[in-house]
Parts: sequence; structure tokens; C-alpha cells
Amino acid sequence: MISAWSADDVRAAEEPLLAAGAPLMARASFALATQVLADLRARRRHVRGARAALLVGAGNNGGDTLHAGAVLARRGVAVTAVLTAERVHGEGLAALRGAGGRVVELAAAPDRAPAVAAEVSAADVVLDGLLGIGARGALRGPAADLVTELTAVVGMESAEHDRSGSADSIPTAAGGVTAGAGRPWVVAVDLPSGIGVDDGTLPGPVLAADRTVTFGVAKPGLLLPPAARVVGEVTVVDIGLEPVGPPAVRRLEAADVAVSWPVPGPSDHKYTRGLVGLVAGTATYPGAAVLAASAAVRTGTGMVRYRGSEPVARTVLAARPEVVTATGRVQAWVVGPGVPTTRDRDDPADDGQHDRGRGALAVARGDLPGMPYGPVPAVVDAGGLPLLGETSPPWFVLTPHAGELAGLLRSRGEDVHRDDVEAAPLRWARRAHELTGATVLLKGGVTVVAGTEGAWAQADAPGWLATAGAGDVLAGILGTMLAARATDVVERPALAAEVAAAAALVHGSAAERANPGGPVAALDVAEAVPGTVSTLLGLR
Ligand SMILES: NC(=O)C1=CN([C@@H]2O[C@H](COP(=O)(O)OP(=O)(O)OC[C@H]3O[C@@H](n4cnc5c(N)ncnc54)[C@H](O)[C@@H]3O)[C@@H](O)[C@H]2O)[C@@H](O)CC1
Ligand SMILES: Nc1ncnc2c1ncn2[C@@H]1O[C@H](COP(=O)(O)OP(=O)(O)O)[C@@H](O)[C@H]1O
Ligand SMILES: [K+]
Repeated sequence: MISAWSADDVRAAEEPLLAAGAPLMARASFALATQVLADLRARRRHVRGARAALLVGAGNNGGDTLHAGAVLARRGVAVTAVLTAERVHGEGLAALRGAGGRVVELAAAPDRAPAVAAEVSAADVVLDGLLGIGARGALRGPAADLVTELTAVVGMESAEHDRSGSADSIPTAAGGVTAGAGRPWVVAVDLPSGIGVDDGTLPGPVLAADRTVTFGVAKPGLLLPPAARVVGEVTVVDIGLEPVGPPAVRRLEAADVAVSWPVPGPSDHKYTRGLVGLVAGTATYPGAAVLAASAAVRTGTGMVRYRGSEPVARTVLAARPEVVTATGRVQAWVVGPGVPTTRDRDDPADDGQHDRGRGALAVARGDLPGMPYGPVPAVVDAGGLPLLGETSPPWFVLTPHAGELAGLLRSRGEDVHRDDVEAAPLRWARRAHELTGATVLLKGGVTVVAGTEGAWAQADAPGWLATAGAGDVLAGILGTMLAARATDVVERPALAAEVAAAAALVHGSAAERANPGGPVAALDVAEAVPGTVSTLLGLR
């Protein structure tokens, strides 16, 4: 698990250490320099003679960068520091000068930004030390001008990445470690300057990094979209910080999902494994029912009970003969894939699914007196979302994409559109959780989950997963995972979010497994789930 703490929590953790005289900046800058030297060695045979450009802001982030620059200069790297503020970290500057580093004072001559950007773009490595956890809003002043020029000169914002990673690093949304030929390797110091440290927004120009060396613990903005796309490979270096309190954002790794996966034992039978009830698909969208049912079956449910019109049920059974249409006990409901999102009760296109969906959600809430089968968890997707009541329990997991989330929020009085959600996914997923009470899984390149305790951000999926029907597959996977732990999920409000994050990991990993590095169809993703799960379980 990767855990990220807010800037305030990091500062609170630093305080006692600094008061006790712990040399945090020395630790941070030495670890940074060591990583940069390793990257230089990996990219060019000799460190000596390499050129490094330091982008230096007013605060301690610039201080870290200057001290690291001094270490590089002593190893024979030609180091130039570009100072974007009139006053920068004094000791750091003295150390760099003492080691033979060169200094360009951009703050004193801001109109030189284009020329300085051209020089910086010719370096082998750029260290972005403009802003760290003290960032407030978009980059301003000479720092903003410089980054804007740099991204224009070498197109750094569209850095090419592959998906490779290494053991001590966080694989990220953009993945990998390859800078494009002819442009410098960009290392962000603590975080790419100008990202929203706590919310992952991109309020202004940001230099996309190939690697982020972050100190102590990860920061939320490194895990959250859209900023997660510009952090490159994240390396967390230990400087002795121990934040107290829960992390703000977490990311599950494969091993975490492996340990909590319920493996059936000799005394299990299909009813103890968890049954998934599925209200999905209509005559217009029968495929959604097939995809969700296939995914639920392939994730290892005890049984899928399908609820829908007769012709769609026949289609589902033709694809998955394991599915049952008889009514009976269900441990988790999946409501809404392939169901129209209209709220019109008389819409003939709904094939009766709105009524079935309302009934299923009432059972899942535990609303029906005398019904022995609730409360149980529910996945509420697509056409299920408009069926929700005023408030929902946290064991309801809503699975909208950005457009659906905007619609849900508008229906509750927020003036918000898809673009707003994409610009600040965590903010709006949280808002939807506050307004509905439900756990909210917001789908996207990085999937964000907001529940009763903190948030999760999963970056497991290749871009190829953005294909029709992939969301239906996620709904089926999540339905099976919730059904397997139904009682715990209803009893522990925070668990639904963790299971939802785990489902996003399984979904993204199955997409990668279905066809590594190439296109996938939604059904391929469902078909790849059993192999994905057995690989995960091999990590136990
Ligand atoms: N506290 C410590 O001893 C440690 C801090 N460390 C480093 O220190 C960093 C935090 O240092 P600071 O608190 O000095 O903060 P920053 O280095 O992030 O800089 C804050 C400064 O930048 C200016 N600023 C803020 N927002 C701006 C914007 N949008 N555009 C332009 N200028 C802006 C502010 O006026 C302020 O002077 C961490 O990210 C980390 O790199 C590490 O050395 C570890 C130890
Ligand atoms: N850029 C992307 N990279 C990786 N995965 C993505 C990307 N965009 C979307 N996805 C994933 O693809 C799935 C699409 O779901 P959805 O939009 O509901 O499609 P559908 O309704 O056709 O099934 C979601 O799981 C989402 O997280
Ligand atoms: K930085």
C-alpha cells in the first residue's frame, strides 16, 4: 500500500524532528542527488561532464535542490542553477557556489526567460525545485514564465513514457522512465512544482517529470488525477518522517489485494461464497448484461442471479450458462449497467429494469420490513444512479464516470460539468459522497474512490481500457468482491471503499493481462480475471 499525507500532516511530522536537530534537508538532498546520479549513469555512460540545470524557487524545496546540485557538482557534473526568486535558500546557494556551480539570476531579469529556457532544455537532467509542499495555487512570476517557456521549447508536458517501474518505486498513471530522445530527463524535487499538493489539480503550467523524488512520504497530489499524469515514476526516500493520523489518500498494491482475497475452503459452498444479483441490460443494451455477468462469474462468485426481460436473459444465458434467473437470496446487487439513465418511469426502453432496480436497491438498503435478504452491498452504475433515494448507506458503491458524476451532482443542486469533475476528481467524488452518503468510485485513467475514511487512487489500467463495456465489467467484478464480504462491508462503513479500490486494481490488471501493451475488448478483460486473481494469490 502506498499512503500519502497532506502538506499540513507532513509539516506536523517534520516539526519535532527539526526541533531535535535532525538534518532533514541534508538527508533529502543527499538522497535526491544519489537518485539523480543513478539516473544519469543509466542514461549516459559518464556522470562527469553531464550537464544539470536546477530550477530554484524561494523556499526549502529550492534549498534541497541547491544542496543536491552541490553534490552533483562535486561529482564532476556541470551544474547551473536558475534562481527564480530574489532570495533563495542561503546555505544551499553557498554550498552550490562552493562546489563550483554556476548561477543564473532569472528573477533579476525576467525577460530572459526564453533564452534561459533554451539553455535549460539543452541539459542532460533538469531538477525542478521551484515549489514543494509550500505551493499555493498556480506557479506565479518568473517561475511560471520559465516553465511555460520550457514546455513550449521542448514539449515537456507531453513526455513519452513507458509502463516500466522498479521495486522501490510507485508505478504511476503515466508509468515509466524513458524521456524522449533529445530532451532532458526531468526530476521533480518532492513534487512537480505547481501541482495541487493535496488535491492533485493542475492549476497552471507544470513541467511534467520523468521521476519524482519525494521526501518522507508520498503527497496526495502524486497519486491523484490529473496531477498523477505528470509525476513520472515516484521514488519515496526515507528521511525519518512518521506522520500521525490516517493518510489522506491511499493506493492499493497487488500484494494488499492478495492478502484480503477470500479463498474458498473445504467447508464453503456457493451460498457462502456470495451470490450476485444483477439488474443490467435492456433490449437496446443487452451486451452490458452479458459483460457484467461474465465478469461476476469470472471473478469467482458463488452464483449470478440475473434480473431482466426474457429476451435479454436468454442472451445472458447463451453466453454464460452458469447464470440463474430464479429469484432468491443475493449478497450483493449490481444495478444499472446497460439501463437507460432517464428518470421517466414510463420509458418503454427501460424494459422494466427501473422497477427491478428500485426493488433491488430497497432490499439492499434493508428497507423492506419482513424481507430476510437485506441489508446487503450494492454497486450502482449508469442507469441505476437516478434510482437512488435522497441518501444511501456507505455499502452502496456508486460507479459513475466523470459525465455521470456531474449529472448526479447537478441533480442534487451543484452547478458542475464533466470538465469540472475531470479537473478535480477527488473534490467532486467527495462531494458526491457527502451529498449521497454512498461510497463513490469515480472511473477514469486513475480511478478515485471516496468513502467514509479518506480516499483511494488506483492507477492500474492501461489507456486501452477506455473502451465501451469496460465499466460493465468493473461493475461485475466489484459485485462479486462485495458479495464475498457482504456482512463485513455492511458492518464496517470504510470497507466498501477499500473493496472498490481493490476491484479497480483487479480490473486494470486484467486489462493489462488481456493483451499487454495493446488493445483490449471489454469481454477480454472479463476473461482475463481468473488468471489475474491466481497471479495475485501467488503473492500471498
Ligand atoms: N521543513 C524541512 O526542513 C524540510 C523541507 N523539505 C523541503 O522543503 C519543501 C517545503 O519548503 P517550504 O515550506 O519552504 O515551501 P516551498 O519550497 O514549496 O516554497 C514556498 C515559497 O514559495 C513561494 N510560493 C508559494 N506558492 C507559490 C506560487 N504558486 N508561485 C510562486 N511562488 C510561490 C512562497 O512565497 C514561499 O516563499 C518541501 O517540499 C521539501 O522539498 C525537505 O528538505 C525536508 C525537510
Ligand atoms: N484513460 C484511461 N485509462 C485507463 N482506464 C480508463 C481510461 N478511461 C477510462 N478507463 C476505464 O475504463 C472503464 C470505462 O467505463 P465506462 O465509462 O463506464 O464505460 P462503459 O459504460 O462503456 O462500460 C472504467 O473502468 C474506467 O476507469
Ligand atoms: K518541486
